[in-house]
Amino acid sequence: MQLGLVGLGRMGGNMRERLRAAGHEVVGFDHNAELSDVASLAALAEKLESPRAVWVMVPAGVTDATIDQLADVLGEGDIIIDGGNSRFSDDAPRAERLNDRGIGYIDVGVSGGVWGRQNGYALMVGGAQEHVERLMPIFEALKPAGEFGFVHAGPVGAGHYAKMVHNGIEYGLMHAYAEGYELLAASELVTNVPGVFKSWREGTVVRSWLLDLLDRALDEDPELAELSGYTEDTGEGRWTVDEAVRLAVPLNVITASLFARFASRQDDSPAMKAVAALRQQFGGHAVRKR
Ligand SMILES: O=C(O)[C@H](O)[C@@H](O)[C@H](O)[C@H](O)COP(=O)(O)O
Repeated sequence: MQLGLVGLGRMGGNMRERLRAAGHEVVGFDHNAELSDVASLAALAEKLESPRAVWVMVPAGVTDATIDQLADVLGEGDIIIDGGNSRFSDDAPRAERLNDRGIGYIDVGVSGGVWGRQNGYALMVGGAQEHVERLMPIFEALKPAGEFGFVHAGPVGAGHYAKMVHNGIEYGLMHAYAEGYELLAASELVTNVPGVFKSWREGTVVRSWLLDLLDRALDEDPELAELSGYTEDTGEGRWTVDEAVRLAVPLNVITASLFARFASRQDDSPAMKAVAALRQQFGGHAVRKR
């Protein structure tokens, strides 16, 4: 089928390739003219037959502006799909705005990163049944080949909600492997830390794709000597914790792994300075000066 695709960066560009390889006709637009198939959103809309479907794959900060511009060149019966990492709470207002113009809306949490082109993208979909059914050929082409990797999770917003929780879990899993790595590296007994991770890839209870990727990273740099521990986040973990607070759900591991990222950005910890100062105040304990 035909699909418009807006945003042809690392994710969108690879998705275009996977869809084309499956026989779909993709018209892509990107502000980078070298990547783009057409010169503007209006040209993209013109190239597609009605009813049109246009997938938006842009960074979270510019999604609303992109969708609003797109809505100006689309019409009654068309569908917009947001496959970016949007906050789930943005979805319902968007769907309402588009619904006023007769345009349908689907939110999709997409997982798989730069490996998705070859392995397929796991898709977590939110939206009305009739809209989701129309897009099924596209979802079929993007998803992994096996039995799993696709869910229609619920109404508008449910796809991004599922992806948010997925990413919260991702934070926690990564952090557990990371803490294990640090302890093994600190130990006086284990002399082959990368070898331990490699051995765990088969047969163990903790084997997983993230473990495979950590093994890959350790193959490249066994002591991670080239890296700083400074770790960014793009919002999903914070939204997961926000939801946990709203619903009073105890998210101990995920919250700790989010906070560990914040700590990774500090040269020194103001909180620990206060602890050291207090120990000195009440107990006369020694402090280290800078
Ligand atoms: O499932 C995935 O493919 C990843 O989760 C992907 O979506 C992205 O790499 C994260 O959004 C990074 O999230 P942070 O920047 O918050 O770590």
